[in-house]
Amino acid sequence: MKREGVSVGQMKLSVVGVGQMKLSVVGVVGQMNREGVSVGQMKLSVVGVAGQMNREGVELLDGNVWGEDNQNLLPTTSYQPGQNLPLVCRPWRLWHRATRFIIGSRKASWRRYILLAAFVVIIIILYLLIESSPRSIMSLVRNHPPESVFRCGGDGGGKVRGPTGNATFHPHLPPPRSPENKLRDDPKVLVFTETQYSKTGKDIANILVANRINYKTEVLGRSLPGLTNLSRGKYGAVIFENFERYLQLDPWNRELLDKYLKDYSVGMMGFMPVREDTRVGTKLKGLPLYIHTNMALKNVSLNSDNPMLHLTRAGGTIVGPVLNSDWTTFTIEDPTYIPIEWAYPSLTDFSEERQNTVVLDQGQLDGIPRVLFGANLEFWLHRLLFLDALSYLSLGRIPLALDRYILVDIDDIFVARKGIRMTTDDVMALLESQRRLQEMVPGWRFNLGFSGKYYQRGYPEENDGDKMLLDHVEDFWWFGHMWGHTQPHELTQDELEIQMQLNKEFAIKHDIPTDSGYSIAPHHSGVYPVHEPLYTAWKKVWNVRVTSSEEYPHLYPARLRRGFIHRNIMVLPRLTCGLFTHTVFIDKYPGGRKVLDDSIHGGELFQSIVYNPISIYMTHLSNYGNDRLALYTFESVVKFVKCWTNLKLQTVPPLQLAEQYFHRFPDEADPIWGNPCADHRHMQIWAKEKSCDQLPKFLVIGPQKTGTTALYTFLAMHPAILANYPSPETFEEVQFFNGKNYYKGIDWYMKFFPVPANSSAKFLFEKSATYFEGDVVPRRVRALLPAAKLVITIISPSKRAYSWYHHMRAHSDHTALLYTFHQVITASDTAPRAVRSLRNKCLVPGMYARHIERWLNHFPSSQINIIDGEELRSDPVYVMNDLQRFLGIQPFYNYTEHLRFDKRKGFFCQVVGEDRTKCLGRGKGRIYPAMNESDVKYLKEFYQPYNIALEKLLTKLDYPVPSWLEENLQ
Ligand SMILES: Nc1ncnc2c1ncn2[C@@H]1O[C@H](COP(=O)(O)OS(=O)(=O)O)[C@@H](OP(=O)(O)O)[C@H]1O
Repeated sequence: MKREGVSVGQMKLSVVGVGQMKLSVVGVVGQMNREGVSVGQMKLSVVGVAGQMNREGVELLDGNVWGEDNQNLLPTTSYQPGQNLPLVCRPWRLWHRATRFIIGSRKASWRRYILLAAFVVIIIILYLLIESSPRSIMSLVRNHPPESVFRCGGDGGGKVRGPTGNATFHPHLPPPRSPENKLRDDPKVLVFTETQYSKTGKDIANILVANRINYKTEVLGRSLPGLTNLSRGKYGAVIFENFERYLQLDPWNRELLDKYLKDYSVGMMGFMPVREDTRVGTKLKGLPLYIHTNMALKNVSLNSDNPMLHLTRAGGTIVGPVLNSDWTTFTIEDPTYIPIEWAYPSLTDFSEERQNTVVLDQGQLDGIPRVLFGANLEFWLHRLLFLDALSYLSLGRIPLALDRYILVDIDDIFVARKGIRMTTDDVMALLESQRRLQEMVPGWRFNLGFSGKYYQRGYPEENDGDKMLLDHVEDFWWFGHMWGHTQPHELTQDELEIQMQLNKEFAIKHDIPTDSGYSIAPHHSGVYPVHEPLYTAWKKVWNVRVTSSEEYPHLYPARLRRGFIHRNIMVLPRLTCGLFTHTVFIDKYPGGRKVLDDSIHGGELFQSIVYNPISIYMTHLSNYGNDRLALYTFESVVKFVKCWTNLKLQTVPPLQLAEQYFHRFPDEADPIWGNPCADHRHMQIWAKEKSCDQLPKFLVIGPQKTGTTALYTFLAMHPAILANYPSPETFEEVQFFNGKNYYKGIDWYMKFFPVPANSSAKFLFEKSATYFEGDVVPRRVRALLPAAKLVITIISPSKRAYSWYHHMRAHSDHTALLYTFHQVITASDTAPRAVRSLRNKCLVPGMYARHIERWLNHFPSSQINIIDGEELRSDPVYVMNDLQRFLGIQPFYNYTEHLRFDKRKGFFCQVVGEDRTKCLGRGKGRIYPAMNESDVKYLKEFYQPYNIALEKLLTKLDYPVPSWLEENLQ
C-alpha cells in the first residue's frame, strides 16, 4: 500500500464512507490516490451518494459503472480512462434514482409496494400536522384537561377527617376598648427577633409588609431593647419569634414589658423554636402549659369553637403529615387556655390522643392575652392564624377586613401562536367555568384584552374559537390590548394613536364594547417606567382611566407591588397567578403539577388573595386552550379560599376596582419614581434614547436663604459641572422633588438636563433650596437618584428666618408687609392662616437637625456634605475646593483666580475681567435693618433644642462646630 491509496493485485475492494459515498470496487484495481480510484480492468459499483472524491467526480481509467444489482446508474456509457464519473449527489440524480426505485424498477417486489404505501401515509400525516389540525391530532393522544376536584373538608380530595368539615362562620368581636387607654388606631407591631436574618423573623416581616401592617423589629441581644420606647398606644401587638426568649427575660425586664402589655391592652404572640431534642411534658415557666417537643404530626385541623377565628374558617382536616418533626405541642392545664389548632402524632394510629399545636391564652390569669404557636410560619394555615391572632391581640385595632375583590384578565386574546389558542371547546369550557365561578364569587367575569390584528390567525378550529369568543361578546368584559402587540415604549405618540385606533375600529366592527376605561400595555411597557406618549394616546383614543402593571415599583418581591396614579390614570398592581404564556400543559408545568397545586392549596396564589383586598391577576389566552390551566387554577383556589377562610370574594369591573383600591389605600396614589437603571427589566421597557446620564449627579438642597444661589453660581463656573436649564416658573430652581412638579414625571425632569451625547460636562446638578425641609423629598430623591451626593448649607437659623421675612417683603408679600417680624415669629396656632404659613416658612427650615436626620434616614452620611454658609460667604475659595474634593470632580478648578471680593456688593463675585466682577442680583445680599434684640433673644430660645441637637449631630458626623452655632448655644 502506498501513501496515496491502495495498490492491489487481484482482490475485491470495498471502500465505505469516503466523503459521502459508499463505493464498492470489484476486480482489478490499479492505484487509489487521493483524488479517486485509478482502475485498470475492473467492475465498479457505486452505491449511494458520492461526495468529493475529487470535485468533478470519480476518475476512471477504464471500465463501466454499475448499480447495486447491476442496474446502470449512469447512462450506460463505458467510461474511458481519464474520464470523470459525475457526482451522484446532484438532485437530478437523486430524483432519477428515486423514480427508478419506485416506479421504474423492472424487478418490483412486494417490499417496494409496502415502502411506497408507507411513504404515502407519512406524507398524509405530515400534511395533517402542518397544514390541517395538529390540535385534533394532539387531542387524540393527550389526557383530558385537569379539573378542579377540591372538596372542602379533606384537603385535595383526600380522606375527610376531623370535627369541623362544616364549620360555621365564627367572627370574633374584639373586646370593647377602654376609653382611658386612648389606644391609637393603626398601631404598629413590635417584633422581637433572634437575629437580623432568622427565618421566622423574616417570615413575620414579609407577612406584615404584604398586609401593609406597620411594624418595628428589635433584634434581641443580651438585654431587651426598645422597652424604653414603649409609648402608650404605639403598639397593637408584640411578637416573639422565639417565645422562650420571653420566658427567659430577667425579672425586671419581664415586669416592664408585662406592665406595658397590661396597661395598654396589648397582646402577645410567640413561636416555639424548633428543637433537636425530644422533651416530654416540660412545664413552661409561669404559664399553665406543658410542652412536648420534636413531634411529628399529621391530620391537622382547627377547633372552630374559639373566639379568635375571624379570617380563618375551620375547613376540615389537612390529611397527612405537615411539618414532620418540627412541632412543639401543648398540654393545657387551665380552662382559660383554648386550643386553636390540633393534630395527631404521625407515627401512631389516628385514634391516639390529639395534640394542641396552637393555643390561645385569653389573658384571664395575668391580664395578657397570648397566642402561642407550636411551629413556625412555613405551614400555610399558620399564616392565616397569624393574621387572626394579630387582630385579636390588638383588640381589632390591626384591622382584618374580609372583603376581597378579584379580577382575572385574559391578555393576548387573538394573539397566541397557532396550536396554543382557544378552540370552540375551550370557549365553551371558559363559559362553563365562568358560570361555576359566578356561583362562588358574585359578579365573576373574565376580562378579555384583545389585539385585533391577529384575529383568525390560528388553525381552523382555533379560528372558530375566535369567532365563538366574539359570538359571546356580552358574556365577558373587554379591554383593548394593542393592535399589533407592540411595546409602546418603542413607539411615538402618533404611532401609538394609529395602533390604538386600529384596535378600536376592530372592536367597533365586532361589537366589542370600547368603554371599559381600562387597558393593558404589552409586556407592561410604557406604564412604568412611564412613557408619556402612551398615557397621552390612551387618554385620547380609548379614554383610559385604569391600567395595571406588575412592574411598580418592581416585579419582585411580589408582596411589595403597589398602585399609583399618574395623570389621572390609575395604575393597579397586577398579580401573577403562576401561569405564563408557555404554561399550557399540566404535565409540563415547571417543577411539576405539585408546584401549581401547592400554590393553590395555601401557597403563593392562595396567600395573594388573603393578603390583598384587591387583586387583579394576569393570565393569557394560552392558559385557556389545551389544558385550560387558568380554569383549573382559579376554580381550585376559589374553592380553597372559601373552604379555609371567611373571606367574601367578589368581582367588579376594572374602573370600580381601581376606585375601591385608591379609596382603601389613598397613600398609594402618589407615585415614587424609581431609577430605571436600577432594574434591568425596567431598562428593557424604557425608550432607548433615554439614559440615566441625563439625571443629576448631585443636588444642592438648601435650605433657602443660606447662600444657595452663590453656591449654585460658583459651581456652574466649573468647566466639568453643568447646572440644569432654567425653569420658566421657578428660574434657576427646578423644584421637582417637592410640590406638584413631581407628578409631571421623570421625562419632565430630564428635560432640564442635556442629552448626554450633546454635553461634555460630566457632572450635572441642580439646586432647589426647597428640598431641604420637604417631608417626602428624601424618599423621592433616594428612589430616583440613589447615588446622588447632597449639599446642604446652613447659617444661623435666626438669621435665616429674618432673611426670609425680608425676602417676602421684597416680593410684596401681603402678610409680610402687614405683620412685623416679631408678630410673625411669635404667631400662635390660632393666628390667621397666612400668618401661620409665613411663620412656618420663617421658622421650620431652621430646625436643621430634624431635617438632616430625615435625610440621613435615606442617605448615608458619606453622600451628604454640610457647608457652613458663613464660611461660603467669607471664604468661598476654601469652601469650593473642599466641595470639589467631596464631589470627586476632575479637573480641579482653581477658584482663587475666578472669585474676588467686591467691595461695593460686600460679597465675593465672579471675576469676568481684570477689574470687573459679576455679582449676584439685588435680591441676594439685601440691606435691611438689624434684628431687634428681643427677637434675637426669642429666636435664640426657640432654636435652642434644635441647635443643641445640631451640635451633637455635626460632632457625630465629624464636622467642626460653626462659630455662629457656638454663639447661639452660649
Ligand atoms: N456671594 C454672595 N453673594 C450674594 N449673597 C450671598 C453670597 N454669599 C452668601 N450670600 C447670602 O445668600 C443669601 C441668599 O441665600 P439664597 O441664595 O440661598 O436665597 S434663596 O433661597 O435662593 O432665595 C443672601 O441673604 P440676604 O443677605 O438676606 O439677601 C446672602 O446673605
